[in-house]
Amino acid sequence: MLTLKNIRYEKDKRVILRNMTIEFEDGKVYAMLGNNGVGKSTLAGIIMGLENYRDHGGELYLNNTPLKGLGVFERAKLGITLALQEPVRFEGITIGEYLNLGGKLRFSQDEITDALKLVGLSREYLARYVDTTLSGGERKRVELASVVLIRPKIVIMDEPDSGIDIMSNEMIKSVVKRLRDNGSTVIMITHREEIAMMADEAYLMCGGRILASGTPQEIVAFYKKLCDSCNHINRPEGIKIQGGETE
Ligand SMILES: Nc1ncnc2c1ncn2[C@@H]1O[C@H](COP(=O)(O)OP(=O)(O)OP(=O)(O)O)[C@@H](O)[C@H]1O
Repeated sequence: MLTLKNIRYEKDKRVILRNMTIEFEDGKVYAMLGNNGVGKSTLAGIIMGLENYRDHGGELYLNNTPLKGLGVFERAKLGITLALQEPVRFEGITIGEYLNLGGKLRFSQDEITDALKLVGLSREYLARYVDTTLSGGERKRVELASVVLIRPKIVIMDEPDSGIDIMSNEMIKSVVKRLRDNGSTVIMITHREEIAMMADEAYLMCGGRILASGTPQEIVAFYKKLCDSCNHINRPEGIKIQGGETE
């Protein structure tokens, strides 16, 4: 279980996350919904322990292990992975090398080609370079293949569909299904209804808070009704806030 207790994050005296408390249970798929700028990627950065996000209030634990103070590599060793909205480019490294983490991991050819197939890439891609010659969508697919191979305990997917054509929702579904079957806890950050619907549970974020939680159906309906027309981004008005108004 990944537990977040009263997570608070400020940047330049601006409060970005306010006392967020969540328990992510093992093996479940979660969707985090919310408009631009409500703090979703910040939350991802805090869970992963990215350098700019280490100075925060509150505590987080993976089972009983406190994560506060641990860096990205230490958290990665504990099984936490972040699939970025914009995947990284590596000059001079092939997809085959990237997926084997430069030889540190030893997946079989079959495992690698199976992961590539799952994300819709043929084995010819193994020799391609992870650089600007790959399209944005291809890079994203490579990143998804890498997450599938790693079998993380916790994977945060920041906009898993970003840069990927909407015709490929089925591919993303297959990736999420594979992660779920392998026992990963999946936290998907998304604006897209079809993606949110793949989750077991959903949270709606607004103004650095959890506004509501429930089934994806409930939360998507709530989001469409209240957030589409909301002009109080980060300042929800007339809405009862989970945990109260106090900062
Ligand atoms: N380093 C920073 N310095 C100043 N402001 C920041 C910093 N990082 C994030 N913010 C602000 O914090 C707020 C939350 O940002 P965050 O990227 O977490 O939002 P988000 O919900 O992921 O948005 P989106 O859906 O647009 O990706 C935004 O208003 C952003 O401008």
